[in-house]
Amino acid sequence: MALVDPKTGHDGVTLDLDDGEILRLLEAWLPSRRWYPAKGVDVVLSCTARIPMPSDAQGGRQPFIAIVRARREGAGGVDVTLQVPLVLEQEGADPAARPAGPVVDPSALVGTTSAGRLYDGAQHPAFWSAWLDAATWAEEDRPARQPYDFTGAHILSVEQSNSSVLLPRVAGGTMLKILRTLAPGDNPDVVVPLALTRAGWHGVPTPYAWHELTIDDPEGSWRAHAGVLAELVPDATDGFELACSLAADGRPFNGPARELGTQVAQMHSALRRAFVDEVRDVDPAWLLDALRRRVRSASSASAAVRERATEIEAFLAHMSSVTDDAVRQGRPLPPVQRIHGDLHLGQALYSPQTGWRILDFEGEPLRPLRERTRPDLGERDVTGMLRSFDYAAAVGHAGSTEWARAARRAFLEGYNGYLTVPGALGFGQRPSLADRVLILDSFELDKALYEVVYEERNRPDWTHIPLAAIDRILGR
Ligand SMILES: Nc1ncnc2c1ncn2[C@@H]1O[C@H](COP(=O)(O)OP(=O)(O)O)[C@@H](O)[C@H]1O
Ligand SMILES: O=P(O)(O)O[C@H]1O[C@H](CO)[C@@H](O[C@H]2O[C@H](CO)[C@@H](O)[C@H](O)[C@H]2O)[C@H](O)[C@H]1O
Repeated sequence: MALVDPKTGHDGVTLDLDDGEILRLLEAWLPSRRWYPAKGVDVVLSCTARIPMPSDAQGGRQPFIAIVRARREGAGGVDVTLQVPLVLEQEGADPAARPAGPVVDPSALVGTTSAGRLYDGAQHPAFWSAWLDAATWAEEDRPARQPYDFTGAHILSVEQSNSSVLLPRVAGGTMLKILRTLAPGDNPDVVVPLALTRAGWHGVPTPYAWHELTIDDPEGSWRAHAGVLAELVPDATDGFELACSLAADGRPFNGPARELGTQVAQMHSALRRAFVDEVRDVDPAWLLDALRRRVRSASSASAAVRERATEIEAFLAHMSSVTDDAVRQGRPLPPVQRIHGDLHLGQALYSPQTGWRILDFEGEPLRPLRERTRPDLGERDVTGMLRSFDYAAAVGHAGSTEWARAARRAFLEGYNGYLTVPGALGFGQRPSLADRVLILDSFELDKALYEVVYEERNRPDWTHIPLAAIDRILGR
């Protein structure tokens, strides 16, 4: 396969490597990646497309993207399309012709092929450099062309569903996020922060550039956002780390939780302005349908959820009768709107200079992309954050249930306090207190069901954390 540089149109390096050889290496390598979404599932992998990246001045290093489909049919089936950036270093690659920055870490080696060594592109300067060349830039932020300065650059080793690369010397300090699961169309992680900053809300890191792919595979030709480069939040601490360390020291998280509550309310207000066409009234029965769908998918994936089927059914029946009452008595739900969709403490960064910044608008990575951007109640995000206080108390060994309860109260005070600022939000009518408690409970159950499946696949030792919440909500 001869690769053609998409930017310059001239012939690139010939990649004398067939898909079978790449796949054999990926089959062994992918399941050990933190971001691989089909861990523990016996899937069939296929390489559906290969996309060349600009390869000027890489001295025998050819960056490209393998599009890999992971499929398994039937109950608990999986069908995901993954972005796997790779770099093929041919024998005799010129050591001098590489961007300034780190030497490629040996852990980045995916394997050795007949055409040379194959590296994880997310950990390779030749891919970073190609990405920056291929990206679309928002304004005139584009840094000088190659060679880029990759001093201090490295991939983050945090628990995450995508891959993030810290580039301290690119465009004044940036974070490159390589999206791992691709779906046709716009990705909310690109378009939402762009819309928010354009609407004048700066509670997100400013996006500078993004990368879009056109994929020609057996399904046809489709386009997808594949990555985004954003401003680096200075001296940032992840909200989850901060909360866990305070819990471990027996110190409260109430002050930061209150400020975070206010920031989340402001985010909802800005999302409403930025996506005003999505604000609409919904039938309250929709709430129940959404929870039933979650119960079905979590039950099919998890035996622990199936064990609690009787109590879950009783909760659904109770919810159904309260919803009927609300409808009969004319107590409507507030309108739905664009929300974050997977808000938790790990999506909030605290910086002494800038306060809280909110990240990662991709929604829940285990759901199909088209479902993740569905308008919803702001309470969905509120509950996501409440779940996180539970996690932080468990992981930080807070020692008492009061730590999480106090953090929850403070967060809600911050959130609700902002809702009362006259005219600040245009949030319209909020649910009555009793309805709100029910909404929060049912959303918390919904989220904890999601978490059980997520933990069983990714961190089985932590499954007890959401299970305890489910049991609390069900009164088990
Ligand atoms: N702009 C940024 N500035 C500083 N750190 C960031 C930035 N963006 C992401 N991070 C760090 O990277 C982590 C993962 O980013 P995130 O967007 O949540 O990825 P994922 O979707 O894979 O979870 C965050 O928890 C944070 O620690
Ligand atoms: O950040 P991601 O989009 O990758 O979100 C996924 O991974 C999260 C874990 O990093 C997971 O969050 C769960 O664990 C957190 C602690 O690590 C906790 O604070 C959250 O409350 C809990 O939901 C998230 O659910 C998943 O979608």
